Amino acid sequence: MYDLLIHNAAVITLDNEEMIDNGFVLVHEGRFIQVSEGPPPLALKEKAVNIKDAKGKWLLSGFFNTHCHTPMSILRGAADDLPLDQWLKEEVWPREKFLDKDMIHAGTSLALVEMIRSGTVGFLDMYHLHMDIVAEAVVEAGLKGALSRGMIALGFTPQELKDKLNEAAVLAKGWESHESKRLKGFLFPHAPYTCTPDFLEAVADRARSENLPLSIHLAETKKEVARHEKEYGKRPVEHLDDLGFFESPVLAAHGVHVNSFEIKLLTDKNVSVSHNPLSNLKLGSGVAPVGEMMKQGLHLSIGTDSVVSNNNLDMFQEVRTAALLQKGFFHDASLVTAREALQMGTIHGAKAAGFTESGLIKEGYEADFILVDSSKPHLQPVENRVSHLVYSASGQDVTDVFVNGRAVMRNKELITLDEEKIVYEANNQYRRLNGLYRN
Ligand SMILES: CSC[C@H]1O[C@@H](n2cnc3c(O)ncnc32)[C@H](O)[C@@H]1O
Ligand SMILES: [Zn+2]
Repeated sequence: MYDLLIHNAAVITLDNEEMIDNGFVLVHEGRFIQVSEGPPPLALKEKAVNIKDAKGKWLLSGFFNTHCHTPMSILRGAADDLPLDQWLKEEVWPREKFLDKDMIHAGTSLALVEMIRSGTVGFLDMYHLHMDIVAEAVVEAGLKGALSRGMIALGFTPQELKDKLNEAAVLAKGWESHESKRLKGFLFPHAPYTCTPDFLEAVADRARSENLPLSIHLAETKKEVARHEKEYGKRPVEHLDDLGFFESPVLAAHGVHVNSFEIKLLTDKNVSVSHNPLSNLKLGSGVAPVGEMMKQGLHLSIGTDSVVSNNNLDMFQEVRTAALLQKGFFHDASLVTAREALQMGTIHGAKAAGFTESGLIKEGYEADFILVDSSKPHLQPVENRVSHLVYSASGQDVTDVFVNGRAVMRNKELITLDEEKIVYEANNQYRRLNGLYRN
């Protein structure tokens, strides 16, 4: 017997030019075991425990969001129209001081509902508070999470920093071996401007000895790079390289202010970059040189950052912005094609977040995929599917989401989470937080 058969779907494979106009996928024990054209043979149908007719639907890989902070969804709309340093120091950090377990749970759950509804199957998440609660929520939601307890080093004693790093490493290793097999662990020092060189070196050493990947906010604003040059006499990329940071697999978030030399260095060191275009636009940080990164062969994926700088987690919008922004900013419409943008949001994202057996609709790969309703007027004429997915579709067009072959949303109905309760609780906890913050 087989777990699941989905037939009558237009399958968008993305790893090559192939497109299956009418095809089926057969899933067993969490993986695709067949991806084929045409109606499935009767013998196969008889052996499938669950059968879904996907007539009028597009089947493609779900999104992997490679940079976010899910608990911050509790703060949506709390800090708009400010540059990064003011945003952090005057609005975000003062509120984060009051976040407790219930608020973290409420914010994370809200984020997970939003992610599922808009077709995200996995993500890389970092926060400095209660990441154990985030992990539990991810497991309950049925999604995939590459998780990290974020670390800021300023204002802590050497012993406190040792303990922080130890805690972060123990958590990360625990997630790596979690029974769900849907969690990964990262070490994530917040940024070169909030972590001392000694601490960054200690984190890099620990990553190497524990075989853990790293992530970090890198070269997000011009001001940050200038301040770094003044303080250390070098730019942040070179600084991290000198500290041995790139000796482990690294996913750098943002990479807005990097020059050609730095792009080459990052490429040579196999660093991948999470491009977060909407957050960069909203905070006025700038536009990452994605066209040049692609030309040099740097591995790129796409992230939303938190909803406080976005203000949503819809990867359709993020992928579209990634494709449009380069064209407009660099006056070159050939930069970042629709296919390349969609690949960054799916296949490349899965790899960057460490889910190396996901991201493709292919036999042997983990069955992490979505169905999109292709009958909507804004998706007609129906033929140019990749173009429509990038330039016309939105998260609201997603009808079904599967992770390891298990439905987490079916015909727009959430299976794993209680949306009504989560929305109620998010508002409730936001009011509590506001009460504490204002007093
Ligand atoms: C110490 S982990 C979490 C820490 O990061 C802050 N944060 C969220 N988004 C960004 C960003 O784009 N750049 C820098 N820092 C960011 C978040 O508020 C937490 O304090
Ligand atoms: Zn961030």
